Amino acid sequence: MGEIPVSPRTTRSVKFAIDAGYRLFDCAYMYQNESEVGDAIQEKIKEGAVTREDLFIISKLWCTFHEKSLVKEACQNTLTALKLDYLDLYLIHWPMGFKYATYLYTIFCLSLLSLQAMEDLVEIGLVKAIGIANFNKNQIEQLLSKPDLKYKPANNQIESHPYLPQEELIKYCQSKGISVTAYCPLGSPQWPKPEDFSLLDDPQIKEIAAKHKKTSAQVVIRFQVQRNVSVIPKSVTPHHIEENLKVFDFELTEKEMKTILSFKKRHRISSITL
Ligand SMILES: NC(=O)C1=CN([C@@H]2O[C@H](COP(=O)(O)OP(=O)(O)OC[C@H]3O[C@@H](n4cnc5c(N)ncnc54)[C@H](OP(=O)(O)O)[C@@H]3O)[C@@H](O)[C@H]2O)C=CC1
Ligand SMILES: O=C1CO[C@H](CO)[C@@H](O)[C@@H]1O
Repeated sequence: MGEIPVSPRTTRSVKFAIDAGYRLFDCAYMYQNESEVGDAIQEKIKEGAVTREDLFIISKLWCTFHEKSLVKEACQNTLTALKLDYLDLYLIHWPMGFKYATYLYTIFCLSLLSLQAMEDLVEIGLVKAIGIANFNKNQIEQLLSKPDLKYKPANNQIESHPYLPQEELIKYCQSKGISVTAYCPLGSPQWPKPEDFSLLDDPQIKEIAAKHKKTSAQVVIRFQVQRNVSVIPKSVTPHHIEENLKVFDFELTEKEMKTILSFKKRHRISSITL
């Protein structure tokens, strides 16, 4: 099977993924496709393939909506686009807020303005849990030490793959009871990178994959699963969607995990978490 055609591609990919067994979908206002994701979810619920409760839907508050007064409407707009009445997890997409509607006044400083308004979303039932994305240790510490904190973030979504293992930050989050999700887990092959940064072509990953009769993608996904990190590979290609879910029938050895954690290459694709 080739790539799904572009126009209704998001809807068709999500429908295909639900049929293949995926239950968690990572969305964001910033991705500008929540309406298409919502169409797919609605169709599958109507069809009886899944119930709302079977699904775990994540979305994210974009940086232009950090102001307390904007948070509820931003969440409601996302819910309308997704055609849902609640989110399972709503993340602050980045730690810094942008001043609305102008690049000139982008504010690059830690913004915790939205936190209380996010907590209110839990109280009124629009979201089941709140979390963060792209927060580093220092930023999390500031957040956790807020005297009026009502809900600890449930999850920190950060860039992580074998060229950016984030061991320290993951251990820190887990020690505070904050689960971690790895984004760009395949090294985001669609983005231009230096020549020797093709994670899926890494000879050591390929060697491990061959031993298990698996693909490089399956090895780097399994690597996260085995260290209790949830993982959100993106795909619109049916055979990739199926392949990426087949990671529960093999186990990487301790030595293989160590090898993957010992790569000297470092590459940050999206995040600026330090
Ligand atoms: N919180 C944040 O700030 C961020 C969150 N994210 C989230 O993380 C998700 C994943 O990150 P993303 O940047 O897309 O990077 P990924 O590492 O998931 O890579 C996606 C790319 O890998 C290809 N691919 C998928 N499966 C395979 C496979 N089995 N073999 C070979 N290639 C494959 C896809 O192509 P194809 O579609 O053709 O399969 C696509 O080009 C995003 O969709 C988003 O939800 C991402 C960036 C930042
Ligand atoms: O979620 C996201 C998707 O990708 C973008 C480009 O890398 C990121 O900036 C953003 O955080």
